[in-house]
Amino acid sequence: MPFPVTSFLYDDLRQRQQGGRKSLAVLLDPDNLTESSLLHLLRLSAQHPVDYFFVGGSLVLSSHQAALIALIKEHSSVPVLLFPSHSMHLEGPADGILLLSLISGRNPDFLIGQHVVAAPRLRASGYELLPTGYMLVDSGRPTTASYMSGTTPLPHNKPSIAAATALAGEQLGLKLMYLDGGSGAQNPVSAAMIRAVREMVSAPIIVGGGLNTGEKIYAALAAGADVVVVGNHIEERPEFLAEAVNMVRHSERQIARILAD
Ligand SMILES: CC(C)=CCC/C(C)=C/CC/C(C)=C/CC/C(C)=C/COP(=O)(O)OP(=O)(O)O
Ligand SMILES: O=P(O)(O)OC[C@@H](O)CO
Ligand SMILES: [Mg+2]
Repeated sequence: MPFPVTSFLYDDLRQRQQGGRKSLAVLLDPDNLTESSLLHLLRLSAQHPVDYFFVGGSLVLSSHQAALIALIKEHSSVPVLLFPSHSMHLEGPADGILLLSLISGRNPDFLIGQHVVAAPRLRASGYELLPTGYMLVDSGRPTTASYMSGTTPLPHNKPSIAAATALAGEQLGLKLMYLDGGSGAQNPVSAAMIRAVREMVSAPIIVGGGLNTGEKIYAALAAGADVVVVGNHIEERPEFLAEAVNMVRHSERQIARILAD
């Protein structure tokens, strides 16, 4: 028997979006974390509450993903979403999974192939499934995600192509859109592209890749992102977590003020 299907995480995201709330997701890569670095981040996030933990990486060679998620669950009530790059990475007591379909690419394995392999295990997992249109955007240099998926990212300066891609994804039933410059992106996704996607679809928009300053986080949120994702920069400088949380809360207030004027 499959577990009952719930939509708690998705409904909450929608409510946050409708209420003008913005969210910060911290991306945790199991290959770059130890138990003690994770505990340090969890202590920081108890002082500066983040909204989501995403867990994923391009290889996940280490075998402790499940143990790390269990550790998060022991110390925090922040929802944990798997952000898998492969159907082999479905491990641990997460709350949900970004079920990515790589709609910026034309590689059938990442559009539907991995999903076929994963489907029976996903049904038995109890994870809330969040079907997500995943769009890789050119960020100035090759990224792990475009290389590993064997796909060409969307051109950085073509917002209309990104918007049409997102619209097609929404028409196919995808519930979230994720614009990703890729891990450690040189240039984050442009405000113009985020705006174009925002105008085209009603789905919550996640933006990540190269968000390594408060200004870049603000720009993404002001352009229409609902969730910003920070990975590398918090891995390198865990204290950036506090600045990122403060910036998300500040942006939320600023954007609400601008919209009210
Ligand atoms: C259906 C299932 C369960 C899996 C398929 C998932 C799909 C379609 C993934 C899309 C393509 C892809 C390779 C996405 C990468 C997502 C990810 C975990 C990125 C984070 O890794 P990075 O941080 O970019 O790379 P490094 O770990 O090398 O830094
Ligand atoms: O590691 P960074 O550059 O913050 O990117 C996060 C995420 O969007 C990558 O898939
Ligand atoms: Mg990584």
